[in-house]
Amino acid sequence: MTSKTSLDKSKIRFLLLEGVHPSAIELLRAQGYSQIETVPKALQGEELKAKIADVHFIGIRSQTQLTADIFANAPKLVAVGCFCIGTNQVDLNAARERGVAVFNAPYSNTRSVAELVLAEAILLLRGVPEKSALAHRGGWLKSATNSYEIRGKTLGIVGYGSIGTQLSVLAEALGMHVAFFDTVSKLPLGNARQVVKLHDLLAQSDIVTLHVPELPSTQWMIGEAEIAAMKPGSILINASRGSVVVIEALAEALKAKKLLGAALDVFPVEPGSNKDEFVSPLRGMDNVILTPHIGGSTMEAQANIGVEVAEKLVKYSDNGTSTSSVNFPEVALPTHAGKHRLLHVHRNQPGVLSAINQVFSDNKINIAGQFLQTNEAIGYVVIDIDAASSDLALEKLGQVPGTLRTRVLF
Ligand SMILES: NC(=O)c1ccc[n+]([C@@H]2O[C@H](COP(=O)([O-])OP(=O)(O)OC[C@H]3O[C@@H](n4cnc5c(N)ncnc54)[C@H](O)[C@@H]3O)[C@@H](O)[C@H]2O)c1
Ligand SMILES: O=C(O)[C@H](O)COP(=O)(O)O
Repeated sequence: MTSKTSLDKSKIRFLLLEGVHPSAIELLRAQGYSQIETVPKALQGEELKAKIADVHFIGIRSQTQLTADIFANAPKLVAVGCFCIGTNQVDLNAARERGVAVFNAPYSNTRSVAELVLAEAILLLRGVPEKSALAHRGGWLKSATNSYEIRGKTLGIVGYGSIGTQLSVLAEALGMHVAFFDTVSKLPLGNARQVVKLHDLLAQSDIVTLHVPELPSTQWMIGEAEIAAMKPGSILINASRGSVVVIEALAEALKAKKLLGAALDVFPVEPGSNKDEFVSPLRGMDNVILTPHIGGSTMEAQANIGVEVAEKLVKYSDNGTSTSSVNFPEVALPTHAGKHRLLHVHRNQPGVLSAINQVFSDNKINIAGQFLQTNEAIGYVVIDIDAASSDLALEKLGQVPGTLRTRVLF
C-alpha cells in the first residue's frame, strides 16, 4: 500500500537561488531528485513569493531574505538550505513555527575568509591598494613611508569562532601576535590571548578584524567611539556582516587619517546581483579595499558547501534526519526499511506527546521505532510503523493539538 500523502521524489521541487554551486545539483540528481530550478541571483518580494509558493526545498546564500511574510507564502516548504555560514537572512523562528527546518554550512568557507583577511592585512600594511591605484592613474609612489611588515604586529580578532580561530593560527605562523575579544570564554590557540574588554583590544591592535555573526548584540558594535579607541594608524577589516560597522564613522576616520586603511567585504546595503550598482561612502578611497562579499567565494569553498548542504537536505527529505539544523531539534535516524516513517513537528507544550501516543494505542497501531527530540520551542517526533496503518495514523496525528506539520516517508 502506498500513502497518498507521501510525495514521490520526482515530484519534490527544489529552488536554488544565488548561483548555488553545481555540486549541489549533481548530488541532488544522483539521489533521485530531478525537479531542480536554479536562479543565478537573489529574489525578493512578489517574485520570491511566486516562486517559493510551489517548492518543497529552497537553497539560498546570504542575500535572499526569508522573512515571516515569505514563509507565509510557502505552504509546501519542508526545509531551507543556506549554502553559506550566516543564517541571519532567515527568520528562524518563523521557519520553526511552520515546521520548516533550516540547515547551513558552518565550516566549508572558513579557510577562504581567513586567507582573504590575511592577504588584505598584508596589502594594507604595505599601502599596496593606494600605490596600485596611483600607478593605474599614471602615478609612481616608490616609498617606504607607512609601509610595514606584518611580522611582529598585533592582530585583534573580534569573534573567536571558526573563522577567528583559523585566522589566529595562520597569523601566528606569519609571526604575528594575536589577541581576541569574544563574549564567551574561549580556549586560545597557540600563543593567542583573550582580552576581556572590546575597547582594550581595539587600543592594542595594529589590525582589527571582525568575525562575529549578525546579532542584536553585534549590530553597529564598531561605531565612532570604538574607532576612536583604535590605535592611530591601525587598520580595520570587516568580512563578517555589514551591520557590524557604522560605515559613516569609518569613512570619517579614514578621511581624517586616523586609520591607515580598511578592507570591507560586507556592507549595510549590498547589491542583490552583479548588475546592480554598489553605493557606499567608501567608494573612491584608495586606501580601502572594497570586495563584493566574496570572503567565502572560492571554487573550493563553494563546491564543498554545495555538497555539504545538499547532503543535509537529502537526509532530511529521505529519512527525516535533522542533524546540524540551526532551528530544529536534531535527530539522527536509522533507515526505516519495510516501514512507513511518520514525522510530527509540534509546539513544545504539555500534553502533545501523550496525545500522540494515544493515537497509536486507540487505533491499535504497533510502533516499530520512535525517536523524539525537543528544543525550547518545538518537538520533533519520528515514528516507524507498518505501511498498512500509515494513512490513518497520519490523519490522526495531524489532529493532535499543537501540531505544526506532519510528513510520511517510505
Ligand atoms: N564575508 C563572507 O563571505 C563571510 C563568509 C563566512 C562567514 N561570514 C560571517 O562571519 C561570521 C562568523 O563566522 P564563524 O564561522 O566564525 O562564526 P562562529 O559562530 O564560529 O563564531 C562567531 C564568534 O563570535 C562570537 N560572538 C558572538 N557575539 C559576539 C559579540 N557581541 N562580541 C564578541 N564576540 C561575539 C561567538 O561567541 C563566536 O565565538 C558569520 O556569522 C558570517 O556572518 C562572512
Ligand atoms: O555567511 C557566509 O557564509 C558568507 O557571508 C558568504 O555568503 P555568500 O554565500 O552569499 O557568499
